Amino acid sequence: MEKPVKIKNVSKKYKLYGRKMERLKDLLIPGKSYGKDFFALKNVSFEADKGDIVGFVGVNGSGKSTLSNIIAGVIPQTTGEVEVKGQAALIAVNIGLDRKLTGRENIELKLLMLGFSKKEINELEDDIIEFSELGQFIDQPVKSYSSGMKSRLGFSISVNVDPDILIIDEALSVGDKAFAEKSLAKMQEFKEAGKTMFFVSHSLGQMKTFCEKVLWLEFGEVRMYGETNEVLNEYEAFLENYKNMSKKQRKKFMEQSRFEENG
Ligand SMILES: Nc1ncnc2c1ncn2[C@@H]1O[C@H](COP(=O)(O)OP(=O)(O)OP(=O)(O)O)[C@@H](O)[C@H]1O
Repeated sequence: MEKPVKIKNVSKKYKLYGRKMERLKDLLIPGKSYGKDFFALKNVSFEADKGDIVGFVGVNGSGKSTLSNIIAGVIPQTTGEVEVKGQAALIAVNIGLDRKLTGRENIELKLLMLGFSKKEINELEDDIIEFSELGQFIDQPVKSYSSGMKSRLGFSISVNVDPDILIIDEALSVGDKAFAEKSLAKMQEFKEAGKTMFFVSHSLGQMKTFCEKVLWLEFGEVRMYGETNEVLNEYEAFLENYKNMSKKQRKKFMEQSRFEENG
């Protein structure tokens, strides 16, 4: 069977400059490169089957959001191949919402961008608003929303457009318990419908109940990919060690093999 998501040797590099002059020199002096390359992701490869629910784990800064954004097509990879079959929707706090527009306007804008007709938008809008439970706040600008409310709006839009691939980046952790449960039920529905999902969360409990597979990222590289319990057992043992590291040791740990000098 065709795999809906194939990620092959994907790296994402960011240029980091120590001083202002370095950035300027890099811009102005041809043929020479200044600053350091930092690998947010390095040679990441994995595949997901139709109906897989894959959890992404890793300590802060290990590359989970970068990978989610690349799968969703929000940012491009620097090198490597990304194959995503079907429409992917990313749910992340603060992503894709225009703060100046109201909740309703955001819904309309997002649906227009996805190519829905005016008639389809009218039909979907009511379902989205009802699912979001935002009530009268739907006509207030998003900048007046709490992070939980923004997350509800983002989640409601994304699940109601019925995507083939759903990527949920920490979005459930800011909502309240009742909404999180409702969202998990919706995700269960998607799971039964055979959709592929990616789930970023620091809650290993949620991951255990929901994901069959887990991808563990460490300093931007794949440390382990496999069956949930197998990976989480190892990851939890690692976390015990990590917790006992000093700040300096953690920084050193996160930065190892991620920099490339230029110039
Ligand atoms: N635009 C950017 N410019 C420079 N570095 C970046 C940029 N975006 C991300 N990074 C770096 O890439 C690394 C991976 O970041 P990412 O947000 O993917 O990690 P994460 O695993 O999602 O972390 P968290 O658990 O804290 O959300 C981090 O070191 C981060 O500082």
